[in-house]
Amino acid sequence: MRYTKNGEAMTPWSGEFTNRRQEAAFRRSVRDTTAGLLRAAMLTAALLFLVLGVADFPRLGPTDSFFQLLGLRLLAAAGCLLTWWAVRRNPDLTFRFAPLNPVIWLGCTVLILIVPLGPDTLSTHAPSAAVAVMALYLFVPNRVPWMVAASLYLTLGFLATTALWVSTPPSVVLVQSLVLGFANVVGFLSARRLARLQRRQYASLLDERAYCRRLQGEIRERARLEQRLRHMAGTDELTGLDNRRRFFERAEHALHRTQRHGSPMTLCMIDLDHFKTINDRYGHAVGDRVLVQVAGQCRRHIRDIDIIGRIGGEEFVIAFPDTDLGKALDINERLRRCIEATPTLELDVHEPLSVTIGIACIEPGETTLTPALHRADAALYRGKALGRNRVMVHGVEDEPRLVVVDG
Ligand SMILES: Nc1nc2c(ncn2[C@@H]2O[C@H](COP(=O)(O)OP(=O)(O)OP(=O)(O)O)[C@@H](O)[C@H]2O)c(=O)[nH]1
Repeated sequence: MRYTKNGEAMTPWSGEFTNRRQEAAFRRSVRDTTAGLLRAAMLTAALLFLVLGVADFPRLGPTDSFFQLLGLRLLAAAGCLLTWWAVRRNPDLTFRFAPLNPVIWLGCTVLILIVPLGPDTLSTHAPSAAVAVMALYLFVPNRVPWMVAASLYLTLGFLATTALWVSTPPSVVLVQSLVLGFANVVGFLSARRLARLQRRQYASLLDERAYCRRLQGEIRERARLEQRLRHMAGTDELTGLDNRRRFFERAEHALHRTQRHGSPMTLCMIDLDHFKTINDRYGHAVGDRVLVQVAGQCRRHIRDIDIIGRIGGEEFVIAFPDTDLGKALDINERLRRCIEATPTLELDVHEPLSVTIGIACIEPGETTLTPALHRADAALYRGKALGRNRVMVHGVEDEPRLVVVDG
């Protein structure tokens, strides 16, 4: 048993795949090329039969033998043309038994019958038969087993009719047998080698395709991992919000965009009140869950274009593009009330959660977030100093419309 590089088994004598499905897949892949070669072979054979039919005339004249031979040759040529036409219409016939095999057997019969009809030309018929044998193997592609049968039929038929109808010396029969036998061996070995080579190439192609698919899968997987890593690198593990680095990246991008459009942008800092006490009294795990709850509440109060990040232990920051101080104050006040009003299951009912928020807008000409963040921070700490649980706007702390004290 022979094997291709990727382990497909091939029949030793014909070079075809032993696996029927594999062989069928191979044939499908070479169907059109093989059909093209077969059509060319059929057209050439038809032309040869016709030309040889005309060539008989100077030798035989208008005799019965000539017309019988001409009739046989026309029949064979018609068979070849019919096959050419059928394969052209339906390339799937390339690998079917009919019409090709019956036509080839008809052609072989015509070549055999030439012997009794024109015994005086035996010396030219023998080499012609040898050429026909080689042509069967070499010009009818991918049908090695059937071509072995057809070539043996032609060889044995030719030798048998020669022995029966023509008085040939044994030495000449021996030479003819050797020539025809040699043509069979050479033709068969060449056809088999070709068949094996094509299947090996096909198996390598499949192998490479599988390798490419694996490679593409790996590339996709790596891209997915890279994206996940990039996401993780910019995400706060506890709350799922942007971390400091990602927040600054996205917020500065938004700042440049709003400045290009001449729109206002506001920043706010949110800090949980007495969070240390919560941690100390209920434990760090409860503190973590409180942080997650507040992060969720913040997220629910902002728009898709707003950017929120956790930039310190219990400190969140939100950037509001296209938003002035008044609008930002409204949003943050709603958020503060919501946090205050939402009971936290794990905390004592007498211990409501609250936040203090500092707000500042980005002043014209500022190209980074840092000055506004400092201002928001200052407002926040002023809020802490004033008793916490309030929203403070930087620069207008004493303005009653904007300053919210104790809800
Ligand atoms: N559970 C938990 N606690 C954290 C985390 N990061 C920081 N902290 C805690 O947050 C607390 C912050 O305490 P402080 O800065 O004193 O602030 P505070 O107690 O909220 O007081 P005020 O801000 O003045 O109201 C500290 O106890 C930190 O250990 C965290 O990821 N999880």
